[in-house]
Amino acid sequence: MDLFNQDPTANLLPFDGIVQYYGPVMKRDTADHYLNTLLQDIEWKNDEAIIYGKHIITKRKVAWYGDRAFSYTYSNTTKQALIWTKELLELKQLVEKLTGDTFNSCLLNLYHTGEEGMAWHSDDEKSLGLNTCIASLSFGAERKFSLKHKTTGDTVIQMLQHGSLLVMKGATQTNWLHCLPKTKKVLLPRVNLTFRTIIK
Ligand SMILES: O=C(O)CCC(=O)C(=O)O
Ligand SMILES: [Fe+2]
Repeated sequence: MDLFNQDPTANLLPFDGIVQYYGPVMKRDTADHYLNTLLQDIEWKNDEAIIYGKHIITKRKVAWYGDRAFSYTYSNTTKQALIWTKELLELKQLVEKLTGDTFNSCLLNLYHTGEEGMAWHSDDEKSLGLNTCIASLSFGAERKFSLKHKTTGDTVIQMLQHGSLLVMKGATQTNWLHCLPKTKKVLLPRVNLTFRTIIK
């Protein structure tokens, strides 16, 4: 496989933000190893949210890790971060080296099959600060990632490969929504890690 063949500086967005797709950033064997250890060692829990006043428990599983036990609020529920595992620290180091940014927390998502996805949203919570950089590592089943401009409706689509890195920064969260569409075609699990910086 030809690693690092993608131009990571190319911007996928036409305006109002920066999204960079690096493609796979590790060997396939290494990505397989991380997928397996993440599936086993992470404390996966069903996500809870309060949407339009209704208490929802998602099929998708989540976990949150960081430098310390940050509390973090989104979708009207508050979570507390666990302290980094060895593998998460290794992956944090890798994305910090590649992006030149630093991160103090990571939100993990486990999509068991294509029947699970994530609805349109922006990662614009107050605790993340304005126009913060988010680095997203993907493992397992290849899935489609979509971005949509909040006012023009422009759409950008990127397939996220096993062991790949995607970066969202600049004004992306202010101006664009993103989602992971559901699909009947994918029967295998995917794990996604979004490295973030919590301020406060
Ligand atoms: O699974 C993905 O690629 C997207 C995850 C995401 O948008 C998030 O955790 O905020
Ligand atoms: Fe997101």
